[in-house]
Amino acid sequence: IKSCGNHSCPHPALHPLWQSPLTIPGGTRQSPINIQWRDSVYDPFLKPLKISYDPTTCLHIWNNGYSFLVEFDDSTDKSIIVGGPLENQYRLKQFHFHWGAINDWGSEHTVDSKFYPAELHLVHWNAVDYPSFEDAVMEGNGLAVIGVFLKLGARHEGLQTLVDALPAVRHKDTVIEFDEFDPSCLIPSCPDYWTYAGSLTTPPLTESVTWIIKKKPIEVDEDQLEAFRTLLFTSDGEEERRMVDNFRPLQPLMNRTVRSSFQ
Ligand SMILES: N/C(=N\S(N)(=O)=O)N1CCCC1
Ligand SMILES: [Zn+2]
Repeated sequence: IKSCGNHSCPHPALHPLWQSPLTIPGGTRQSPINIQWRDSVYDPFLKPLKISYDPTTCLHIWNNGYSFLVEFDDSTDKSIIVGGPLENQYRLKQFHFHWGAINDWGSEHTVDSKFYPAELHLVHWNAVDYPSFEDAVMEGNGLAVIGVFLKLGARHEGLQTLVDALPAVRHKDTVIEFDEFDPSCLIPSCPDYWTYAGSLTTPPLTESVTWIIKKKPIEVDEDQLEAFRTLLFTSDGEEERRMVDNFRPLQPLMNRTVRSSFQ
């Protein structure tokens, strides 16, 4: 963790703005966590993750006051993931990001205590066992979230489509139609991932998530990260607060093992 070396600039983990409680009483599988590479255990029985998204299920992009998210029509099994650590298939519901005010931090998970400047979450739910997303959110095997780290590098053409739409959702509770987007363009082709049992990182913080964290980051450029930072936590007409550092502090690993799909 990089200290800013300047006490008047507290580390975002101490940032008063982060509304959700720092810890959940009685929580034993909270997220995010630090992934200590050498403590992760290779599991040869883990399958490759199969991702099949239908771009026509893409509905809209909106600013919910925590992040910006792209939501999908999850009334059919058109956009699903299967395999990996999962017992059955899970339907894509939405994806969103977490990022920092500066490139030194921003991701929710860390790898060997290293922060990335941002992290993508693709949220899926178990429509085989549960009738709705809201029900699945309350169940131990209800959700599966793919985490992808973003690192500073080359411009990402697929992400640019999203970035171009951000000015239209600058304020909280603004939404625009967004269609024909296939989010698999945001997922690295390298099949390697870590997986562990965790939780949502924003309210309701329920312990319902099978996390699948891709080992390889995607590259985005400075302008694209800066575009994220032009968004606002606040609604139109309110005093502007820039949407940055929207990540939850690291949570204790407790009695959990992180498995890897690779040696
Ligand atoms: N916290 C969440 N996702 S995350 N950050 O844990 O992936 N969500 C809250 C409700 C829907 C998804
Ligand atoms: Zn998230």
